Amino acid sequence: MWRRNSLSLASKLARLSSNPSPFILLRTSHHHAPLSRSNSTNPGSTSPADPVTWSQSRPDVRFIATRAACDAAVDLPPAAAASTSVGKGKEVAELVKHYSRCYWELSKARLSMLVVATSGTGYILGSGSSIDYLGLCCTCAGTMMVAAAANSLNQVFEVKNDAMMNRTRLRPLPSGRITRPHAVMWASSMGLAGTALLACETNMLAAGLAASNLVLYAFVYTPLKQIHPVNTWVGAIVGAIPPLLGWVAASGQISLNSMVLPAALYFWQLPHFMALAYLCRKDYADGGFKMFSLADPSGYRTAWVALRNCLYLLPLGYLAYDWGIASGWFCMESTLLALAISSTAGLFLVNRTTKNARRMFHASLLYLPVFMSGLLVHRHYDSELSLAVENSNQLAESTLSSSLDGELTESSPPRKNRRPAPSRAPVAYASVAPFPFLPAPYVSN
Ligand SMILES: CC(C)=CCC/C(C)=C/CC/C(C)=C/COP(=O)(O)OP(=O)(O)O
Repeated sequence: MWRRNSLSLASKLARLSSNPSPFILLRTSHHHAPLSRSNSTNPGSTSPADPVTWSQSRPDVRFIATRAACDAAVDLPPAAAASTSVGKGKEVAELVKHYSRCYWELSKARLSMLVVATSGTGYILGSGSSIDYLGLCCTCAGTMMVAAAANSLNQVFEVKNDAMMNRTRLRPLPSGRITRPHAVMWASSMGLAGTALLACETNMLAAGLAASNLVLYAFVYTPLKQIHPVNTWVGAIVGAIPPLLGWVAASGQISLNSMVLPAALYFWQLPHFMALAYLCRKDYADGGFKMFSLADPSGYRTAWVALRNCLYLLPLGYLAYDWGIASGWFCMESTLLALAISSTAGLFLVNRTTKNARRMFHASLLYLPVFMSGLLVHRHYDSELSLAVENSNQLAESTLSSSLDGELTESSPPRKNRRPAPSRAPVAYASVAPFPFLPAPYVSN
């Protein structure tokens, strides 16, 4: 289908350049006869209503296609102009459709949207009592752009490998629908714009995390796929960073409780990718990738890695509860969820069939959205604690500004640095209380 579309598009483009219509042509000849309807009345010239013949009958004139120049250069009969502009409009629409589709696929848009969902969830969890919705939108948009850039670069580096795999051979680069320089331009502009958006609208730490993650994915993980099976563990770090990025964008800091969602993402990816690499063994071998499952013909070690990492998911619900992120309900739900995915991994370990690998893969697909929704629904916010933190922040700020000279008091800190601190375990507050230079639960005046 895409082949037919791209062929028809290619032939249209070829027609445009080899038989340029004078209605969109700019004259570049050294014979500077004015290009207007009066030319068509010259002997030997046909009417501009038959533009191709007309242009071919003028060997002294050379044209290049320039849409903007045509309207100024040629004064058309209204009917011909209308039908031509409809045709050109269709061509432009087709071009836009073609490249939008290429960008969508280069960006692995569905995967990028999942990445955005994890980053958005991280942002909400790191926001404390009040969510800054503009900040949330900027974080999601910035993450989407940087993830799109990372995914595009990944494809730029894997054109040959992707061409050899069934799953990926129809991607825009191996199928020739877009050129490598074009894809690099798309990736660079998305990467720069996304990082700049995060830097301007959230904070430098979040922007730095996004940029480093792009580098880790495109320049470390991607080549590693062809070198060593450890790539899956490096890829798991890449997947774990976006929720941390979201948390940092909201709170400006990395704390212990910011690690719960990234840890879930990290451990979750191992059963997910082990199942995928087991099910697509032949494809990965054809593509020249060194996946863990390829060096494990029995599948025993692959299944064991998957099970081990499912079991690591078990304590996360309790940690989320204990560290003040979510309620006891979430602790229970998360534990049940981890038990469910562990049971599919256990089944695969005992009986290593394609059916059981697929079951584990489907369970992994369910796990993440349910875990994240549970975290959001049972998000725990201790309002008394938050009030204490906000009050102490304000008091600390006013004490600081009254004791320092005008320079500090005049310049108010940027919006992004004034968000309330996220909920933290009470012990964290107790430990900072004796130090007057840190926000404390109480300040004596
Ligand atoms: C903010 C930011 C930069 C986020 C990036 C997040 C991101 C791209 C996560 C993907 C993680 C991952 C290991 C995907 C598999 O890639 P693969 O190369 O194995 O997939 P493929 O075989 O389909 O190409």
